[in-house]
Amino acid sequence: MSDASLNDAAKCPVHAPADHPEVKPAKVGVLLANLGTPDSTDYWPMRRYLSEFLSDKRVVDYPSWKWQPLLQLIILSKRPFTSGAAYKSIWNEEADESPLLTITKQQTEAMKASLAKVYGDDVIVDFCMRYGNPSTESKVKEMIAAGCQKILFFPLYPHYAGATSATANDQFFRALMKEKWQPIVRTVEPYFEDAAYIDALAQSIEAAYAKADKKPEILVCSYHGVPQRYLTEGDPYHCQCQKTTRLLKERLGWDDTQIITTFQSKFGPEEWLQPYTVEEVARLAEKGKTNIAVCAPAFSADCIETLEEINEEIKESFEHAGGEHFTYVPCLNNDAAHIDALSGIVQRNLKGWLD
Ligand SMILES: C=CC1=C(C)c2cc3[nH]c(cc4nc(cc5[nH]c(cc1n2)c(C)c5CCC(=O)O)C(CCC(=O)O)=C4C)c(C)c3C=C
Ligand SMILES: [Fe+2]
Ligand SMILES: [Fe+2]
Repeated sequence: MSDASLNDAAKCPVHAPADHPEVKPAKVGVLLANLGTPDSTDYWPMRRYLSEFLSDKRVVDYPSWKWQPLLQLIILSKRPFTSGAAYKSIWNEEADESPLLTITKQQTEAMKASLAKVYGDDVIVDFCMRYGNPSTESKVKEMIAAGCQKILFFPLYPHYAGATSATANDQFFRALMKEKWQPIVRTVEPYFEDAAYIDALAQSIEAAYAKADKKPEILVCSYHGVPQRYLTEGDPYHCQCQKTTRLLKERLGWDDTQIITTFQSKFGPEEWLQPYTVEEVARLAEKGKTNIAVCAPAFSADCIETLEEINEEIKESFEHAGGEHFTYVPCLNNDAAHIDALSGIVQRNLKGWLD
């Protein structure tokens, strides 16, 4: 590690008092971040998680005096039950945790192995969540205690959205506000057009098509939605999603009849980005496209929104409208090509810190 001077400073025999806190050998931290997930499917853990999530002004931007009574008194009296039942249908019973947590742990282990090959033990890799556990603050504290004088913070969202990347970064900076010795930090840019990410997506689609009994007629790229208003107020999420679909189409050598962009998970009465996946798959079936595939490029890991919403609710909407074959293309999760892409992005962002 090139930062020997930082280690030496703490050992200075002239200035260091006898009770000087121990300073560990300097390391670089790579902190992966995802959204977060409930600790269990019961009412109170579900309510705690949803309350933290839906009270975040980056997610729902209504004034608190208007939103909090509606959220606390109406929405959170019912939604923990309905969402809890949805989580139950996909829960990882063996580990007693949600799939998002299981997959994030697997990705972290794979990233540790990949980065250790390049940097040895100069780098510490871990993950945190924006909402719930393990919290961003606890992981920042752990990294600092382990000697990380520099931290690269990586929100695992390919596309920037205020509701995801920005709020993850906000929480990271909030955690840093509490530190006496604040580490040097960098945040990773969105990677919606990264060639290795696009290639990993394309490979996963080719593999799903090769496995399907009958080749799907069209691929629906279903992205998590946000209110339409966020786009007109300056959030680039919509444009980044459109670009991922275009790059994917070009990489696959397809035309516009073979791939489309839709948005899912609408919440509340406002208009969200359109077309809505749940309606579009029904329209496709009604127009005679009875064999379709759906992928979810905005999610780095399978979760409630893919395993339950796409592969149960959206599939049902398609079949109800006359659809026959529905292929869900899983998220990239801990596919080797995905880990290589993420590792490449980290290595680019560590330049100048570790070479
Ligand atoms: C209410 C507004 C919401 C906005 C805006 C929103 C944006 C957004 N979310 C993701 C990724 C994920 N969302 C997940 C769950 C989830 N999302 C919302 C609401 C909004 N999301 C809710 C209420 C929930 C909880 C589940 C439910 O009750 O429906 C998840 C999955 C978490 C898990 O544990 O599996 C992810 C991931 C993105 C990418 C995004 C905007 C770009
Ligand atoms: Fe969401
Ligand atoms: Fe756009």
